[in-house]
Amino acid sequence: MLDFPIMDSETSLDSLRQKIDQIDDQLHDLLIERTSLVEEIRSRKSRNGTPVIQPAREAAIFRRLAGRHRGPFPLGAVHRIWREIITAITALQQPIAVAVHVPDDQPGAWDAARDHYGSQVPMTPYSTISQVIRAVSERSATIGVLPMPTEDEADPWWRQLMSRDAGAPRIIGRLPFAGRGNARTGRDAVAIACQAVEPASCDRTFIVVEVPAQISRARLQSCLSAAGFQCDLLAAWASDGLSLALAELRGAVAPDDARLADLSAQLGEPIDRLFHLGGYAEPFVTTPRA
Ligand SMILES: O=C(O)C(=O)C[C@]1(C(=O)O)C=C[C@@H](O)C=C1
Repeated sequence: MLDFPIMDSETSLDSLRQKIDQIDDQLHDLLIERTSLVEEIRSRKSRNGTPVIQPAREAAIFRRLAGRHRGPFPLGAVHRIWREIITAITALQQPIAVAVHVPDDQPGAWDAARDHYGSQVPMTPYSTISQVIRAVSERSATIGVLPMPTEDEADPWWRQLMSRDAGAPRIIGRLPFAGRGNARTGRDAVAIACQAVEPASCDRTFIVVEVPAQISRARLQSCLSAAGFQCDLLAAWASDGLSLALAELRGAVAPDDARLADLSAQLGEPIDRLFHLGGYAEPFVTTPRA
C-alpha cells in the first residue's frame, strides 16, 4: 500500500500527480507480474489438454472483482480493462483472431465483440453468418461472434453447428457480458470456437434434438419441463420430414444427464439425434433481447 500524507486543500496539483504516478507504477508492475505467470499457465494447460480460452474462469474473475468493487470508478470500465488484460494473456498463449457477423443494420455486433475481445487482436467483419462459421471451422479465426439464436428463424445458423466432430465449433460464451456501455444497437451475441466445452462450466446449455414431425412448440416445452429442464429459448425448424428443436436450458447438461432419457420418454420415442452445441456463463448484466 502506498503511504500518503493526509491530503488537504493545500496539497498541490503537482503532488497529487506524483501520487498518481506512483499508483500507475504499481498498477503497471502488477500487470507485468500477472503476465509473468502466463508461460506456466500455458504449459500446464497444454500438458492437461485444457483449452486456452476459459470463458467460465473469465466470468468468475469478473464476478469476484465486482463483488469487492467499491468507490465511484465505473464497474463497466473495470470490466473493459480486465477484458483487455484477459485477451492479451490469452493471445500470449495462442494466436487469437476474431470473426464477427456484422450485418448493416446491427453495427453494435462489432462494438460488443471489440469490447469483449479488446482492441489488440485481429478482428474481421463478415456480412454472412456462414462466412463466420467457415472462418472458425477452417481455423482462420479462433473465435466467431454470431447473433443469439431467436425462436422463429427460417434458416437458423445453429443447424450448422450440429456435428459430432470433437473439433467442430461450439458455443462458448455470450456477449455482452457486463452491459452494452456505449456500443451501438445490436442483438446479444454468442461466441463460438473449436474447443471442447466442459458442461459443468455452463450456466446455460444449448442442445439440438431431432423431434417427431408436427410436434407443437407447446408440447415440446411441456416435454422439456416434465423431464426436469427449465428452458429459456425454444427454436424449431423443419424441412423435408426432418424436425429439429434448439433448446437453451438452465444450468449444465452433461451428455449422460438422466433428464435426457426422461425427455426421450416424454417425447414418446428415442432421441436418435441429440447434439450439444455448448453453452455460456451467464452474463453479469443481462441485456434485454432484441
Ligand atoms: O486461467 C487461465 O487459464 C488463464 O489462461 C488466465 C486468464 C487470465 O488472464 O486470467 C486468461 C485466459 C483464460 O481464458 C482465463 C484466464
